[in-house]
Amino acid sequence: MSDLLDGGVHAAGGLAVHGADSVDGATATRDLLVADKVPGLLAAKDPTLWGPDAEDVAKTRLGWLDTFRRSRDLLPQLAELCAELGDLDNVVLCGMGGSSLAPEVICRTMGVPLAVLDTTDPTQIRATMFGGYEPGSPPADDLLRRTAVVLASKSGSTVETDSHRRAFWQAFLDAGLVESEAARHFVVVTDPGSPLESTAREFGMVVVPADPEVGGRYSALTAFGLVPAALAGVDVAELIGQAETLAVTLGREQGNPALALGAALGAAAADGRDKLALVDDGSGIVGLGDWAEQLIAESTGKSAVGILPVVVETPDAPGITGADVLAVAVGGALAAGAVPGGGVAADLAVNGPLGAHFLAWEYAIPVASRVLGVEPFDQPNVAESKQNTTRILTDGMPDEQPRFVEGAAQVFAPAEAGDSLAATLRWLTSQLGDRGYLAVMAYLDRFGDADVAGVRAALAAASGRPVTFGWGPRFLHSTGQYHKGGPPVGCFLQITGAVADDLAVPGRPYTFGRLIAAQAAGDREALTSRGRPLLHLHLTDRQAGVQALLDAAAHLSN
Ligand SMILES: O=P(O)(O)OC[C@H]1O[C@](O)(CO)[C@@H](O)[C@@H]1O
Repeated sequence: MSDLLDGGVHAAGGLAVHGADSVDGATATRDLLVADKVPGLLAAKDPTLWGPDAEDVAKTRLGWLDTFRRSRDLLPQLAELCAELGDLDNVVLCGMGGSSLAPEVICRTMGVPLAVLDTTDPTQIRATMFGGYEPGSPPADDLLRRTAVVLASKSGSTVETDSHRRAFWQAFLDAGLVESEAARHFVVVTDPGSPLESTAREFGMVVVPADPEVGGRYSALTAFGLVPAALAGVDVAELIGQAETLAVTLGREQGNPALALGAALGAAAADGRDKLALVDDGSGIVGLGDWAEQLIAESTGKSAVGILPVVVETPDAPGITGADVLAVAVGGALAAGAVPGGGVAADLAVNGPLGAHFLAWEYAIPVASRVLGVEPFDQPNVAESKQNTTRILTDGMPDEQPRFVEGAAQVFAPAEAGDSLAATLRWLTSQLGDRGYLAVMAYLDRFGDADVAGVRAALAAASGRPVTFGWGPRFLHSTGQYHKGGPPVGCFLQITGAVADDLAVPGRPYTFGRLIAAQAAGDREALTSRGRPLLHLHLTDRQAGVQALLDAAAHLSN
């Protein structure tokens, strides 16, 4: 790792990027970008920057450069909406990937409660709809009567969000609300003309139109980020102002920190440091890595190249170092005289208010994509797992038998993987090689089964390689693109769990339990068809299975 304080600081518009000049090749890359006039062209929304094949998509995907200005027009409508729905103090956001990750960071950072539903796990859905995480939580009907549901989907056709709409609608009716009363509990954010827009209008729900010129993962400062955050109680005008302050720097050749960030990320990845460890530095922004992860993975992970985002828990967590890893600390409020990165020996540190961070990363990633020669605005490999899921829901689950059962874990693995849980984990990590990564994909309840996330650090410590952790199906809309489209060096640990109390998807011939199982099976198929090593654990008792997995992973290093 380099010394951040020696690596120069690029600061302007409220944002500071430390360490960029110490990254090999970063300065030369920036000079080249400037020689090609990229900052000015990008600020002017030139769609030719990523080559002729990308031009058509880019033409309709550069609105994020100034969408926050148009977002100001939303503020009066948001104020009205907040007043009208003032009695609904439990805000639930249903949306996947770019339709929910930004508002989650905003609300976590501001310390404002927002329940995010981006899963098909029946246990988690029940708990979000009817309460149940907090001991002594109010009875279901009472909670529902205080609930505002934001349905957010750009395409308006995402199966998870459509299923949430169906389940909530039914729950409101079951709680005794008539249809017009139930409709009042929904606010829909979607592109004009989407199928969700027509359904919402038919049901009498409020619709806030999204900006059609902004893709999901670039939509933090559009209605997708702002509507749920405002309803939850955040002063969103402040975020817009922070982006606006940075925006004046984006066309500049000098004094442009977002350009320095993009050039450093692109140069590092082109030079083989293509795993990007992201860590909160503890200075005020909470969970930015979870949002940036989707932006980075879906934008760059295709055509067998890309940058793998590795979100790590703490600055000293395992997996933040390595010859192919670039570590970036992100924070919000660097005090005068404080060490950038919060005292972490990161390679880069990015510091500034949240609105500036959103815009800076949205700018830096297309810049890095140009350096890597990839198109930043599509996600060509996401559809494959979705198609597999649809087929499995119609044709039935694949016939797979566990190789063996150990306690609460059914183990599905190739014969050479061994015959104990510990042996199969050892086999999986032995497949990694010196450029590989391990992706843990847990199709479980991210609150109820939260402990399982601890396996990331344990496996990173044991393998000495980058290990990512994603909740299924949420990650399918994020790192899932990179897994299938990025460099084919991933090894995969898929974890599924028994469903104790399934939940119907109203109007569909399947339950949430079947849907999540089909999503996991569909992605398994997509990964194994590429010949990548995959270990599947099905936990017949979630708590016992998670504990056994954590124990086995912890002992791997011994
Ligand atoms: O907003 P939508 O259309 O529901 O899509 C949700 C997410 O799914 C993806 O389209 C693909 O997985 C993401 O890019 C997007 O953010």
